[in-house]
Amino acid sequence: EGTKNKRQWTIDDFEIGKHLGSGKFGKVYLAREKQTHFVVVLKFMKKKQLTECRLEKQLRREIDIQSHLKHPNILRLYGYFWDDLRIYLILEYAPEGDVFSELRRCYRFNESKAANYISQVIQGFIYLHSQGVIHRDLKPENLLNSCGSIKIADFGWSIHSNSKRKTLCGTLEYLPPEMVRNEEYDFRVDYWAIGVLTYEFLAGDTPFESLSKPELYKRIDATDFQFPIFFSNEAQDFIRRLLKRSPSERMTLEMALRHPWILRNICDDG
Ligand SMILES: O=C(O)Cn1ncc2ncnc(NCCc3cnc(NC(=O)Nc4cccc(Cl)c4)s3)c21
Repeated sequence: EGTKNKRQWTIDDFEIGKHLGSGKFGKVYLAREKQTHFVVVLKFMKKKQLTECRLEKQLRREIDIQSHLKHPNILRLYGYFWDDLRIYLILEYAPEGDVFSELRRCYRFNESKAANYISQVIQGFIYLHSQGVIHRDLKPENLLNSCGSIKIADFGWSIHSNSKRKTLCGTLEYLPPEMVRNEEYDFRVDYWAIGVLTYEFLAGDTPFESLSKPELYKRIDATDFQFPIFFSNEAQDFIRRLLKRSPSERMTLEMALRHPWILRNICDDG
């Protein structure tokens, strides 16, 4: 069908509300579109900074991919616009904010909350993979909570790039062995990342936490991790089947959705 006549938005179309977050690449504000009173999040990014760090390509890729994705567990990118100083992203608002802050506030999630969140993340990834999208840099900083619905957002290099996470290695903790070894990788890096995410939700720390990058890489490559004693056997089995060194041995997302740990914890009132 013909391209929809997407109108050119300008900053004057919006009333700017409270400041939600900020970091290296930009500031995030609550905003309301003046005509419809539709509430959105506007991310302001300085063009100069993006060009200096040669991020235009990555931002364009994100916009091209994200603006076509429509799924309850993927944060909507409604559009974007620019003026001579800045580029603006028009994003879906997730009132409960990012899951990283939520996890740090309550230190770790109980098994039913973790399974509920992981089941939603898996549904989002099944959709992403069906759209040919991989490697979304999954970590709690890139998950937002909207009234209990988990939204995967590809933050690119923005406000969450280890601006909150205290560990030395920041975002490297989610890398799978094939990426640590700089080998070819495919969508099954996301299976590994879901294993790491599940462990972090239940333990409060990542499974390969290390004091140095070389040690982290060694532990990842050797899949050297232990479970805290309070992990249920089902949770351990679920994580073990995802944290397999060889991508082809990792259980698929469809199998993960049917794993006893998920089924046992999903109360059927959704
Ligand atoms: O907790 C918070 O973050 C604040 N907060 N609270 C509620 C809430 N609801 C929605 N969104 C929020 N924040 C914006 C989330 C983003 C989504 N997508 C992005 N993409 C991006 O930044 N791309 C990008 C930037 C710079 C360079 C490059 Cl290459 C790519 S940022 C919200």
